[in-house]
Amino acid sequence: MEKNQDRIVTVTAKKIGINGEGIAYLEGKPVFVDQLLPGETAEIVLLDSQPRYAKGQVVKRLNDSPQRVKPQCPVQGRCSGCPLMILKPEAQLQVKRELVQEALIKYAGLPRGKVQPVIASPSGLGYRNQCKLPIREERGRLVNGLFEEGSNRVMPIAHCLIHDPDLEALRKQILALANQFRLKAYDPKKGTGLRTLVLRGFEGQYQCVLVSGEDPLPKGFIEKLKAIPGMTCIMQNINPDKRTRQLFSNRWSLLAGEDRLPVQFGDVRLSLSCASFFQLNRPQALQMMRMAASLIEPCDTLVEAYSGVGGISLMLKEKAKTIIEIEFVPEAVENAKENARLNRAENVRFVCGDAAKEMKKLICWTKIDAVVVDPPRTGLDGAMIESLRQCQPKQIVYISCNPATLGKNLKELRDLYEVKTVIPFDMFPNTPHVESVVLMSRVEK
Ligand SMILES: C[S@@+](CC[C@H](N)C(=O)[O-])C[C@H]1O[C@@H](n2cnc3c(N)ncnc32)[C@H](O)[C@@H]1O
Repeated sequence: MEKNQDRIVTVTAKKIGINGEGIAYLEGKPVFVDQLLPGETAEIVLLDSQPRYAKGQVVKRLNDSPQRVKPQCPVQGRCSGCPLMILKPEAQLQVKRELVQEALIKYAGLPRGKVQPVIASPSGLGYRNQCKLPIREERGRLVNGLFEEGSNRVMPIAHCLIHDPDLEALRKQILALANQFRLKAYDPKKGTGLRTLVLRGFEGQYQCVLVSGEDPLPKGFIEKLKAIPGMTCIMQNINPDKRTRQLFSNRWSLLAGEDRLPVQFGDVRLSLSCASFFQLNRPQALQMMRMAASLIEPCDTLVEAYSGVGGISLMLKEKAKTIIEIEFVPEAVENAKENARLNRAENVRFVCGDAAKEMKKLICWTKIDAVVVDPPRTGLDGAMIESLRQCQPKQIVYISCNPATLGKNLKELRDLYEVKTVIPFDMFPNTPHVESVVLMSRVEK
């Protein structure tokens, strides 16, 4: 512990960091302060002082940024969900552009001007089509909510403004039923009880996954859930392992309905299983996918890696003679096959497996002209970069949800690819998250 621990100091935030916190400097060392905006000065208490950074908490804010607004949510600041809700929407877009610019300068040496202004989300609230909230017991009743800032305590959420309002109403209804049936919250020692409630819905049709321990769920409770209008599927995912950080285990049990949720995605019809990924902000994802598809030039063979249920491929099915999708969740691959049938895409092929391993095999037998990648936050691994370096498609469109891993990957491909443009999308208003679509063209030597 450093001697200035517990000391009150006065600092001014200079910018916003990747977790939405204000960053001030104290004798050259960055100090991360939640709820402090650039230009705001505050007396803070130093909570944690490490050799390379410190964390502080506002004791008294001495001025307000002109960009500050009153948050619409009463628990903003205590719940970890929406740290940017105290910023005007236009200022949020500016912050996100800077976060992308800074990461790409830092990791890839990319000029600031390559990053376009952030494309705003059609809606700032009520955009989330999925709720995924841990369940806890509080004074004998089940509650669900988000983790408190910097801890694994759950902050119960009475009403979340980010969820689609119908989904939010359903969440409360299911929680009330669970309490009526006196269900118990997950007990890590026994490996029993309800762990997480996962709901997803579009146009009045819903999928419900009850992530739980080993114990069966009462029949009466399931009957009540079945009676909720629009409930297409009730699934139990048995995930008793206290050490796991995975939301779902591979133990699924269909309790009612069918594991298929229909979704209209622009002109594309999709079907989703509970285990399949789908974008959380559908209207904004549609803008983003359309942009990604528009950047691809007509070609013979295109690979979409990390393809989920295949939405992007279906949008660009006219652009390539053959499209090969690679995805490692088997349910998502089954959905992708069905989705290709639903949308009469006869030129799409499917590979179920790790994207890097399957790409390595593909490049041995086919010439690939264009690749679309949409990896998880960890970005592309070394093996995937190696395959891209070997096959050298003319175009790569990289959809990224993490500017830091994007920057690192761009650096690894820098000698072979020129970054033509970076277009950020605000997929999650009020949070610090930002997605980017990057067009890369092979450098012709
Ligand atoms: C960010 S999502 C994108 C999905 C799809 N492009 C979409 O927009 O719906 C990433 C997808 O990659 C899949 N995935 C993650 N790691 C993978 C890997 N190593 N190999 C293949 N697929 C992977 C996930 O299951 C998920 O469907």
